[in-house]
Amino acid sequence: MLPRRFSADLDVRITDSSLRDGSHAKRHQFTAAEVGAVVAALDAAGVPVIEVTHGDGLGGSSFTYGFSHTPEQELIKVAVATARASRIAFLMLPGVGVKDDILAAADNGAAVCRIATHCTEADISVQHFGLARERGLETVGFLMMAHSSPPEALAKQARVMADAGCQCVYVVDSAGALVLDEVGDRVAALVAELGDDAQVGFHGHENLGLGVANSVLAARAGATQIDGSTRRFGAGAGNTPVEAFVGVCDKLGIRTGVDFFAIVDAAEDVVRPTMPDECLLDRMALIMGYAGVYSSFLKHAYTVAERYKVSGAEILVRAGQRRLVGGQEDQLIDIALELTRESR
Ligand SMILES: C[C@H](O)CC(=O)C(=O)O
Ligand SMILES: [Mn+2]
Repeated sequence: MLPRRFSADLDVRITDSSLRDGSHAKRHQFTAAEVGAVVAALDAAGVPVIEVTHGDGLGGSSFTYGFSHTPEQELIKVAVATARASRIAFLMLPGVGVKDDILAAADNGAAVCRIATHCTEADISVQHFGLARERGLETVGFLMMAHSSPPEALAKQARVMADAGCQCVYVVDSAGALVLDEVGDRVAALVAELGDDAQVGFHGHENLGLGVANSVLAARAGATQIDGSTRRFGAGAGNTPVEAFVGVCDKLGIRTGVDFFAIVDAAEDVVRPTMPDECLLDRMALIMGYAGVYSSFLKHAYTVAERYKVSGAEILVRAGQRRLVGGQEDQLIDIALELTRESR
């Protein structure tokens, strides 16, 4: 079991996801040199955990999600070899990746295994948590699209993960759709359910501009692990910006252990040059937050809209109405065909 808090001088532990959620924004084209540079800068700034994987997790490199420039296990090796103090994490979605992918990541030196399921499907993660714990990995569970489940239902799913060996269950706001107390209520429900059995975490997106505020409310409700991405480098409008969150935490007296000035420099001088574009709070991203659409759909929606000459914004609105979940990227094509038929 992990302690409820990490140490006497840390209130929340930050995991930086720019080298995993940022992979969506970069269409999975990270090079080994970029990963080495970013890990070195984040490690030097005191970021305790750095996540490195294809955007859709181990095994994500495919026609469905987009092929990686460099195999993710190579990127994990580079990250492990570069980090002095940071622990290297990886993500896997059962069915996209398989158990052998977890073993390979462990052999390559990764320390934290994060298993993600849709927020009503925690039971498909049971064997993966078991394997990860047997292998001596720290475990984290992601309940994705958490806006679509009420707090009590989410807490029951968190219990399934914790009983399977998950040491920290995250409320994952994949769509950036949760607003303030909706985060606090969900985190509080998980804290009440899990007690000392597991920690609770929060993973935010910026689609309604609330990443930092939502993360502070999560911490106040008892979350002890918080995700972000330096320079917001992530899916949709990006993730909670680590550097802003660290600055706000400093002012609120929430201890993260990350050096504010060092992470600000890393954001500007090291992470920004690896980004194809800034992650923007533009029309498409705002609609994702408003309509409750999985942030990873953004680039797919652009591609489909361009190919079928239909409105990307309309695709996203309908994706929200259909309550699509991760893995249903191909339904964006179905929506585009529906829009084409309607316009005839
Ligand atoms: C596979 C997804 O990109 C996981 C994630 O970061 C989210 O749901 O948000
Ligand atoms: Mn995310």
